[in-house]
Amino acid sequence: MRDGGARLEVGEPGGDADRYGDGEPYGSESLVRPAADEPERAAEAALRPRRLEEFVGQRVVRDQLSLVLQAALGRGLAPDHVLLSGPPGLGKTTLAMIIAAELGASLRVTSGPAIQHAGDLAAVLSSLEEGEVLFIDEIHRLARPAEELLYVAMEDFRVDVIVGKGAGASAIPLSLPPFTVVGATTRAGLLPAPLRDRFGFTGHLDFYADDELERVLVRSAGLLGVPLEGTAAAEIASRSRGTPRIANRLLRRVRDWAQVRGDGRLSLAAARSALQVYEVDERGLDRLDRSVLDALCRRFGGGPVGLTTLAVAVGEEPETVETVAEPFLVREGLIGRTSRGRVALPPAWEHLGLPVPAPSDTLFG
Ligand SMILES: Nc1ncnc2c1ncn2[C@@H]1O[C@H](COP(=O)(O)OP(=O)(O)OP(=O)(O)O)[C@@H](O)[C@H]1O
Repeated sequence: MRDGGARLEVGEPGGDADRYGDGEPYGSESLVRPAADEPERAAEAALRPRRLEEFVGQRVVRDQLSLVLQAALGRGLAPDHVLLSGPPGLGKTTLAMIIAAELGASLRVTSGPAIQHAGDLAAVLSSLEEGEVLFIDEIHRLARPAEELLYVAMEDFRVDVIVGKGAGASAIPLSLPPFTVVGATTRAGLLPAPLRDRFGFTGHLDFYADDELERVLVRSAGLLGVPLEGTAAAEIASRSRGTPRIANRLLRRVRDWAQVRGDGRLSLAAARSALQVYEVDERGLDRLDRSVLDALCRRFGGGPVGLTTLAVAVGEEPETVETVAEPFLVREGLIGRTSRGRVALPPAWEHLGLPVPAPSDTLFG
């Protein structure tokens, strides 16, 4: 097999500033969103674990994946297709790169929004070499015709190339060498069953515990060559919303603060001062989270309110509110999702320093 280096084909995941094709680039002011610009992506890439043994946490998925990969290597065949699901920043892209590295295969990278037409995907598939890993980020955003082409390619290692137009068009089957698709999605529920069923292994990544994030931070501080004190690592971890991407990002901001306003040491005091500057509170909520809570409580009396209305109220895309802010707010017990919309739960009012309304005034009672 080849060198294991990543080869980029149809754009890096996150390579387009407008990641979701909705005309709304992720704001660079937020510390919790996917990397929006080149320096940020480069900073992230520098901290990525390269091998499974360096990948912190997610013990169950790591063990299962390790079996899948070892078995495939033992048989000398490409492993089953792998689907990785979970909120942003938990390591799906990192795992895709690790899968290729562990297999000694090269990696092709694309994403659902980057594939506008089935023909785009056919071109990528027909250029795959034996054993390559094709990473499709945001696979739930593939257009329907591309999805259908992908089922067949994944199952039968074949693409049908359409020649001609209209009544005279004919499909010429083109067989493909064995390869492995690694799909990543923040919304596994949106994947149509036929596509989901083509994946032989599905790993769901969960939020990380604070002690796991501390390990991520210690590793990253080592790579960055900065002196991170244990108490500061614990403080940053506790504000990182269970997400390594956020932990690494906060670490870099604390490093900036320590360099410019401190004595270079990443102490507890430096961590607290830096995170105050960046408006990340003790619970790890940032400005977007607090706007969502604020809108829910102050403007909509605690809800229920629909996602779209809530998103308009905070000046964001519904998808951003749903995938970036909500999973954490729900997990923290600050908001709830009901069939009639989002509701603020008592801790949300408390967090904003507002009196908790009597149960009869809201729907959460
Ligand atoms: N288990 C882990 N151990 C150490 N670092 C990690 C781990 N998981 C993620 N990271 C770090 O977090 C950052 C974000 O990870 P990654 O890009 O893989 O997330 P993702 O789930 O693909 O996010 P998205 O869905 O937004 O693409 C990377 O820089 C990586 O270094």
